Amino acid sequence: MAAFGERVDGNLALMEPGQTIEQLADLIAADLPSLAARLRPDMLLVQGDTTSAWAAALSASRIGLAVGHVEAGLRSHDLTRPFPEERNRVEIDAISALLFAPTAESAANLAAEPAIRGRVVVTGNTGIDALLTIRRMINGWTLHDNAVRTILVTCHRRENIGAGIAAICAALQRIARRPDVRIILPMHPNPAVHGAIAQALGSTPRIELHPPFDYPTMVQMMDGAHLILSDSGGLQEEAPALGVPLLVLRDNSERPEVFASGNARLVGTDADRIVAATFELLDDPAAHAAMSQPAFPYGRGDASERILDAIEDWHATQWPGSVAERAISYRLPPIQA
Ligand SMILES: CC(=O)N[C@H]1[C@@H](OP(=O)(O)OP(=O)(O)OC[C@H]2O[C@@H](n3ccc(=O)[nH]c3=O)[C@H](O)[C@@H]2O)O[C@H](CO)[C@@H](O)[C@@H]1O
Repeated sequence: MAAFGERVDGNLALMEPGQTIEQLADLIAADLPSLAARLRPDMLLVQGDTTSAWAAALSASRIGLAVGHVEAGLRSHDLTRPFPEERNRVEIDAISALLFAPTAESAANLAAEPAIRGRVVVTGNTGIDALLTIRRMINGWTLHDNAVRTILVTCHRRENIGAGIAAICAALQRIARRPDVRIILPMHPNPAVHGAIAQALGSTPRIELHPPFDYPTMVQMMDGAHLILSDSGGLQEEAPALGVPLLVLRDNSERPEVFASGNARLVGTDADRIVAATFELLDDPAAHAAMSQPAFPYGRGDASERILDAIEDWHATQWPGSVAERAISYRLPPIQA
């Protein structure tokens, strides 16, 4: 938020150490109706596939508040992977009045689901707006070095906790034996993730473990990397836009566009497969070049404008009147946390 010059009007401060997703969902369900009664918004906007987005959307729909979903229609078509994200996406979309699909493919997923009742608009994704904005701000900084190639790694999917993370760490240890690589790994705050990674890789030469990077630093790290290994959602959109090859440490993906554009390959969590794919991209310049053409399946940075236009259109159909009259409802008082 700080990088964009934004401030939070109110932080509900619902996250607690050791909390289960059910406990978080209960807290949101308890707080949202009174917040909505105080602010009287016309719509609740939720982004992505988190449990907080799901619980807030469900709670809003129970009290008759319209829901708009940014990043609608992403589907891995497997409710168990990623979990609980895929289930959250399906359920948020089913109760949304406005669905902002990043791509034509995500809109097609929604068209195939009988439960979808809202209006679907293809907008691109706001993550790319953020990425390109920050990259413009930080231009000039680079990690590129011909002798030592930087590999950026992120890894935190719930279904990879345990055997998956252990295999990924084993692969990273083998990759780090090469003197021509430097591995940078910002660790997710989930203790089950950073505990396992720190224990496996804590004192490995050429592997640098970090606390999470702030977003501008993360953009610099992605932009300067020779290669990215990741099981993340957002990085699957960001790496192609930056033209950095991505090996996806998962068995499936809700973002097929990045494989069609040739920017990413699905390698799963098998250590041999991860090492082989990484070595190929380190040793074969043609293979690396083939995955390095920037691609923009999630838009070129104007998703937020398209979303705003769609909300204005939707609002006009709900409450006909002049733009000035309608604008009044957008000027909400700050949240008293
Ligand atoms: C379960 C969950 O949370 N899912 C959301 C999460 O995906 P996911 O959990 O996969 O999160 P990512 O790993 O993609 O990270 C989210 C964002 O944080 C940035 N980053 C990551 C590591 C770091 O140290 N510093 C940093 O700034 C990434 O570049 C990205 O922009 O974010 C995606 C991008 O908004 C959303 O589509 C998903 O709804």
